[in-house]
Amino acid sequence: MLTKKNFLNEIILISPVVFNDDRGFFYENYHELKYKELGITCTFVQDNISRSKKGTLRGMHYQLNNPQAKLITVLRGAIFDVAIDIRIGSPTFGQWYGTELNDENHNQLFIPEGFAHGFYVLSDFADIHYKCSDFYNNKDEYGIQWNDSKIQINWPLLNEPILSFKDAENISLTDIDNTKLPKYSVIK
Ligand SMILES: Cc1cn([C@H]2C[C@H](O)[C@@H](COP(=O)(O)OP(=O)(O)O[C@H]3O[C@@H](C)C(=O)[C@@H](O)[C@H]3O)O2)c(=O)[nH]c1=O
Repeated sequence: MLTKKNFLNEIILISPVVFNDDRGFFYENYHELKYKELGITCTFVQDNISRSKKGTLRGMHYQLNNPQAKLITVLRGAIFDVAIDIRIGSPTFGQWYGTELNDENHNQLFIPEGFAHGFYVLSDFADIHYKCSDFYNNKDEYGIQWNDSKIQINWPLLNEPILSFKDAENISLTDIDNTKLPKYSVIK
């Protein structure tokens, strides 16, 4: 059976039903009706795939005016996937949840709108697929420092992470202008 667990109330960890046989495996990584029953009611409009090498950290990203809920799946490899609640006024503001997603447990993470998202690559390479509930808009993207000292994400680091130039410039949640953060009352 398709199973789920909730974290910070709205983050959903999904364990799909995996059919293994002599050829390999099969699973449904999204099914509108079944995922609606799990509480994933948004409409996905964009799918993305990225490949990253070991020790890469991408994050912590969000869009403000075009917020994206995301459904994360690891096609190949292993990552530590993290979401932070950055909705001003939320009872869990500033709290994070992280878990390992890999190509053996096939777990998926659903991250609602209003959360910042990022991941760290544990395997030699990791191929990630994620569905998004709104389109990418490069004028609306923001980032929070991966190692924000107030948030204290417990990354299972193997090295000093490999970051994009953009992510190396991200600032802490405390230093971000409040007008650049989503509001719990609007998202809810
Ligand atoms: C995210 C994205 C990027 N791009 C382009 C912009 C840029 O030239 C190139 C690489 O972009 P980035 O460096 O922003 O890619 P990346 O650091 O992988 O960004 C992603 O990180 C993870 C953690 C998320 O949660 C995603 O929503 C997204 O923000 O791809 C698109 O064309 N469409 C997209 O949807």
